[in-house]
Amino acid sequence: TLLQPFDRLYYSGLRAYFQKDWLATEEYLLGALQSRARVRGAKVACHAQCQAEEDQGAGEGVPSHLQELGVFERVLKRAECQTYCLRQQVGPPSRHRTTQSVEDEFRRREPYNYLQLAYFQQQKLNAAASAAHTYFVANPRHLQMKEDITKYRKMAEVGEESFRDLEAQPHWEAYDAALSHYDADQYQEAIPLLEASLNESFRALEDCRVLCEGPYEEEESEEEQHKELYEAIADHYVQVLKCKQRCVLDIATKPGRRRYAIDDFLPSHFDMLHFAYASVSDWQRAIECAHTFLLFYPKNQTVTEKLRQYQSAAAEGLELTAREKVQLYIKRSLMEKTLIYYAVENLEVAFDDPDPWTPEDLIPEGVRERARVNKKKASDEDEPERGPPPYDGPTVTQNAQQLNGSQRVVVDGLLTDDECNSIIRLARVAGGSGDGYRGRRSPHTPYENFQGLTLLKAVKMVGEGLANIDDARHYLEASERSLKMTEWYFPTMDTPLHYSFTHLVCRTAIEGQQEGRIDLSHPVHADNCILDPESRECWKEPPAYTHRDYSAILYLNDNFEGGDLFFTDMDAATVTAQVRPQCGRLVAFSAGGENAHGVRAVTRGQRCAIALWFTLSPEYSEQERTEAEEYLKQMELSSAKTSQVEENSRRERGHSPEPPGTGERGDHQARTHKKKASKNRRDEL
Ligand SMILES: O=C(O)CCC(=O)C(=O)O
Ligand SMILES: [Fe+2]
Repeated sequence: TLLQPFDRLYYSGLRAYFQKDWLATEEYLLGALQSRARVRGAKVACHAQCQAEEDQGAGEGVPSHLQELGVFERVLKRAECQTYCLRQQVGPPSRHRTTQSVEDEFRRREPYNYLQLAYFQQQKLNAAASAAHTYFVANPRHLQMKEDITKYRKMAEVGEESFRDLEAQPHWEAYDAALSHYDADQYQEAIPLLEASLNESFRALEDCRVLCEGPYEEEESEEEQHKELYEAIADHYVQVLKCKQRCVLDIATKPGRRRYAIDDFLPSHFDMLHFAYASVSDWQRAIECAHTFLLFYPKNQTVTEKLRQYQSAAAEGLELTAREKVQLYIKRSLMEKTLIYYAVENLEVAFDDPDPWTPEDLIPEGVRERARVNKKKASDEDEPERGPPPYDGPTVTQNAQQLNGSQRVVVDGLLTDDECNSIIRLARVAGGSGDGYRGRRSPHTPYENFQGLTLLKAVKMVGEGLANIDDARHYLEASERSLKMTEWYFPTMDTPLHYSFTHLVCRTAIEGQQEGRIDLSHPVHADNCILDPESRECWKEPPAYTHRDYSAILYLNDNFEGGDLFFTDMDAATVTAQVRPQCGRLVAFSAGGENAHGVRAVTRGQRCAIALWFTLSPEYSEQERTEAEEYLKQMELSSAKTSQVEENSRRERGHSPEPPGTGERGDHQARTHKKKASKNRRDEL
């Protein structure tokens, strides 16, 4: 059994004392004393045990506890040096400590946004243009800034040279120039630029690494304060190491591309370089660069073969090896990774290795195994066991794998054209009075109108004689089919899905305002968490609708331009799949960060769809829906009565009633899945 915490025992003892329960008092207090003694004893014993283990490993010479003093002497002196130096240069270091959010704003170049306006107000137009350009480079989706830049370009007094990036990083300038030559087979020109890019990249990398030695990112938990010496140091140190490793991604990420790093940035330089040098018959350098590339990928066949070719082309007797700088770089990186992986294996640390070239055998077997299991789990999740589909007609046309993600699916054939048209008619009728999105006509983009209609609103309009009852019925049925299909495709361990929100939504391009649009109809987001592309995280916290578990969108038409739905990685930038809307096409997906998505600008016409969110928690089920269903049922009953009366009177007058199964409604029921749908509905009623 676990040792009881001594403070809890102590307070229990005091409570017993005040209740005059003397026996209990005695037991609790003795227990408290023993418990405390045991914890203290364990600490001493563990110290001794770990010390002994360390001594064993240390071998002869200075005992390890004395070595430790030496290590910490270095640490203290280093701390003194750093703080003294910094104090000399910028004053007390604590004065310059900031929060992460300010740091992020600078990273996003927000100050230039304000600077622009300040310059403009003072008629310093060239400076304003530079500030605007600098901001736009890092925020290419910022529409306002784009417009401002267009205005500056039209101003006679603003020269072309003003449109420059004030924060330009040398390695990107060299890299971009290098690539344009390289792609044009201009190797002579590409070589010095690639070398410059490499040098500057290493320089930027070292700068980034130094800044990793910043303050400890606390995890706002009380636990942090209770960490003991070795634990706390290990924690902070591993955090610094991980940050240093991440710098590889940092330098490989262009401004404005957020966390979208160029793959294998440093090694790829050498891949291009050996080829470029060989192209200009500089065999010596070609060999050196091929060797260097092979340091990262020793088993790469193509480059090994190339190396052989270069060697036979080169003069005999050349003793050439890889670049020493890179040898050291790799050595250091692998030593760091070894430590980090030790922490991953033993200290509950998580690590996303930024390098694809890390040798397999450096990663502990347990960690590799865990990665394998997770991968397998992810792929198993895509194909769970599911029962027979709820309807025969609709078919799965794209599964998660085809959509390059997890927990996403496209189903076609959920509605007939007539049904789509009927529901769109409903949306149009409502259009004039349509309830927008939190009451705004254009909540996502100024270039489109956005109309939304809830089920209850639709049914009420029928009641007021403003809309057709069949159209409302189709809306209801369409949403029911969407739920049933989603529930079938994503089995959730016998937990049923509940409607959480249902919205018939049309997005209409505003004519005459579509030229050069670069914004989206709906910005990239996740449905149940707040996406932070910078950190590639999705926070499940308000104001996100955290109870939404699955999302489904049932499309109603395709006669518009733009408006494709697309999925991205958590960076909100890397598009993994794109779906073209069409009548009866359902896209369903889990509502978290794994399914970040957006809608491309609708540049012409009107795009209508039923958006639905489902929840596993009954307490969040949509109350409005029951009300809408009740209301609709009542209206149908009363209209059935009227038609019965009409029929009787017709009969009396000698008309034969229409046979069942004809007319618009009968037509729909010819399709089996619709039959099942209406049967289900009747069962529910
Ligand atoms: O209409 C679409 O395709 C997606 C809409 C959407 O993502 C949303 O409303 O959350
Ligand atoms: Fe969404």
